[in-house]
Formats: sequence, C-alpha cells, structure tokens
Amino acid sequence: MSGKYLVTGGAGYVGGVVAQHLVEAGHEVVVLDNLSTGFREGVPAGAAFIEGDIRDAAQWLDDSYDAVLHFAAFSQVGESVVKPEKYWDNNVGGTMALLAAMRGAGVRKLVFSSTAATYGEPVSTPITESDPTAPTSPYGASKLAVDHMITGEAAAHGLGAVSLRYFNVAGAYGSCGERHDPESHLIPLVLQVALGRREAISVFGDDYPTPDGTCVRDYIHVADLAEAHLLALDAATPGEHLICNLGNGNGFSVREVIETVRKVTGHPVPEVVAGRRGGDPAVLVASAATARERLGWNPSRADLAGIVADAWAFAQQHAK
Ligand SMILES: NC(=O)c1ccc[n+]([C@@H]2O[C@H](COP(=O)([O-])OP(=O)(O)OC[C@H]3O[C@@H](n4cnc5c(N)ncnc54)[C@H](O)[C@@H]3O)[C@@H](O)[C@H]2O)c1
Ligand SMILES: O=c1ccn([C@@H]2O[C@H](COP(=O)(O)OP(=O)(O)O[C@H]3O[C@H](CO)[C@@H](O)[C@H](O)[C@H]3O)[C@@H](O)[C@H]2O)c(=O)[nH]1
Repeated sequence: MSGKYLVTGGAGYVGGVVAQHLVEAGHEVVVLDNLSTGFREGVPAGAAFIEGDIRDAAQWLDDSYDAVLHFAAFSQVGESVVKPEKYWDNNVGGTMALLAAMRGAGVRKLVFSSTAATYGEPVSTPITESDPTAPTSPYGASKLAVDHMITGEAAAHGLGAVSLRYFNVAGAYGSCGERHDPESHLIPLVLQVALGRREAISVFGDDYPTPDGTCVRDYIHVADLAEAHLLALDAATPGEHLICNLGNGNGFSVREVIETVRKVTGHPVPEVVAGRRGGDPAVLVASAATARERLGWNPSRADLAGIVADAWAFAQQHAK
C-alpha cells in the first residue's frame, strides 16, 4: 500500500537515498531540509521539497502523513567534540520540536537515524542493542538523548517508532552519493586522494588496540540501509520503540579501507599518520540480529570492495 511520508534531511546523503527508494516504491514523499549540509540536487526527482527547518515542522505537518523518517541532524563525531552546543541545539532541540509537531498533527509513526556512536567504546564485539550506551562524543550523546526521548514518546503517547543505529554508511545508489562539504568521512576522503584532489590521506591514530593499530569500523552499503527503512515503516508498532543496529558484522581497519581503495581504483594512495581524532572508539562492529529478526532485513551488498567501487563510480561522476 502506498503512503505519504515526510523525510527530514532528504537533501543529504542517506536521506536522499532513502527518499529515492520510497519514490521508486510508489510512495508520496515530501522532503523537509534546511540545506545546512545538504544540496537541493540531492532531493530525488518525484519528491516534493520544502526548504525549512525541523524546528518549524508544525507549519507543514498534518494528518495526511503516514509517518516521518527523520534524518536531519549534524553528524560529525570530531566536530561535535569541539562544538558540542551545535549538536545539542540541532539534534536534540530540533527533534523535540519535530516530536511536538508530530503529536500536534496526529502523525504517529517515526523512523529515526540513530547511530553506533550511542554505544561509545564497546564492552564486547559485535555490539548488540542491549549493550551499555556510554557515548564518547557529544554527537553520540545527542543521538542517545533523542533515542530516550522517543522511548518516552512511545510509552506516553503511543508513538510507533523504530531507531536504526547505523554503523558506517558508505557507497552510492545511482546518482545519489556522499558529498559532504567539507568531507570528513574516510571512504570519500580516500577516494579524493585517488582522484588526485588531495595529496595524502591522514590516518587518525595508529596506536589503537587493534591488529594494525588503526580504528576498525563496520561499513554498510547505503542501499542496504535504505531497504531497512522501508521495512521499518512496516514494523513500527503503536506504543513500541524498537531499536535495531544496522551493519554487516565485519570490521575493517582504516588501513584496510585505504588498501581496498588502492585495489579498486588502481591509483596509489599516499598515507600519513596523524594524531588520534577526539571521540573515536577503537572498534565498532554491529550485531544486526535484531534487524534480521524483527524487520526481516537481509543485506546483499556486504563486500567492502563492492561498496568502495560504487562510491568510486559516484566520486568520478562528480569530479567531472
Ligand atoms: N553517514 C553515516 O555514516 C551515518 C552513520 C550513522 C548515523 N547517521 C545519521 O544519518 C543521518 C543522515 O546522515 P548523512 O550522512 O546523510 O548526513 P547529511 O549531512 O548528508 O544529511 C543531513 C541532512 O539534514 C539536513 N539538516 C540538518 N539539520 C537540519 C534542520 N535543523 N532542519 C532541516 N534539515 C536539516 C542537512 O541539510 C542535510 O541535508 C544523520 O541523522 C546522521 O546522524 C549517519
Ligand atoms: O581522514 C580521515 C577520516 C577518518 N579517519 C578514521 O576513519 C574512521 C571512520 O571515520 P569516519 O568515516 O569519519 O566515520 P566515523 O567517525 O566512524 O562516524 C561515522 O559512523 C558513525 C557510526 O559508526 C556515525 O555515527 C557517524 O555519523 C558517521 O560519521 C575513524 O576511525 C576515523 O578516525 C581517518 O583516519 N582519516
């Protein structure tokens, strides 16, 4: 059955890919984005666009919407350590206003972009949703605060909500890909070196307690992630807040990612070791058993070389 969905942050990387999947599935999509880090061209053809802030969502939300998919946020771990107030204001303040607007309009279904950064340094690997949450950055803390807010909203006011805790999103889907400005994410930065746009990639710390000393992350293809959002819309149950990790369960170090980029692109990628970046846990790898059981999620693009190849195709298109 087709529905009408508000996609906050749909001019950004992940929100744009999910909006594209919703349009392709025949749904009516309205993107709300203030373009603070997104791009007007990132909104897929076939989706309506409102240039506005989530804090003003009450102006546009009404009971014609079946659900909100909420991506709008600031999301850089390192920046949040030096500008924490920016993260509390937008991520927490903005979401409070959005939840109030949803309550006022009678929109009772939500899918929220949570994050692996809510866990902090894991007590064991892979991370499950019942593991302790002790964020090591204000970004992670702001997302955890929103998860707590949503739990209360579901219990008190019957919201049906799913928080998807993404691990490291990468890859591209057709013409939708990652182009944060300035870019801070590892894979697009390494690809910029392969393209000759940067001299070298800085490795943020090689003295972590990992096999090669660099941080280990679980990279997930953005299209697999998008499919989970459509499944989450079906799984959302009034009064319940379901939390699901989304990752492939495989960890790759920063050095392994750089080596994969060398192989996929055929370009040399010089690297220089820099100091640790604030807020980075050593290892983040997901158990996605809950997503498989509760959403019926079955990712099909887990291969890191394939993820990098899709990101590389997108980076080359946009380098022209
Ligand atoms: N990219 C990842 O690896 C990753 C991992 C875990 C979680 N997440 C979460 O996924 C979501 C999307 O991330 P992304 O990588 O696509 O980031 P992005 O910066 O590309 O997209 C965020 C979008 O939200 C918009 N926005 C921000 N604040 C807004 C506001 N107050 N009102 C309206 N629009 C606003 C921005 O303009 C942008 O288009 C974020 O919530 C992020 O925390 C991302
Ligand atoms: O130039 C760079 C950029 C990154 N890194 C390292 O590469 C790893 C991955 O970094 P990055 O791509 O910035 O992703 P994360 O900091 O792991 O954070 C991403 O993944 C998290 C979930 O794991 C999400 O919550 C965040 O929103 C998303 O930005 C980290 O160890 C970084 O220190 C480098 O060594 N050099």
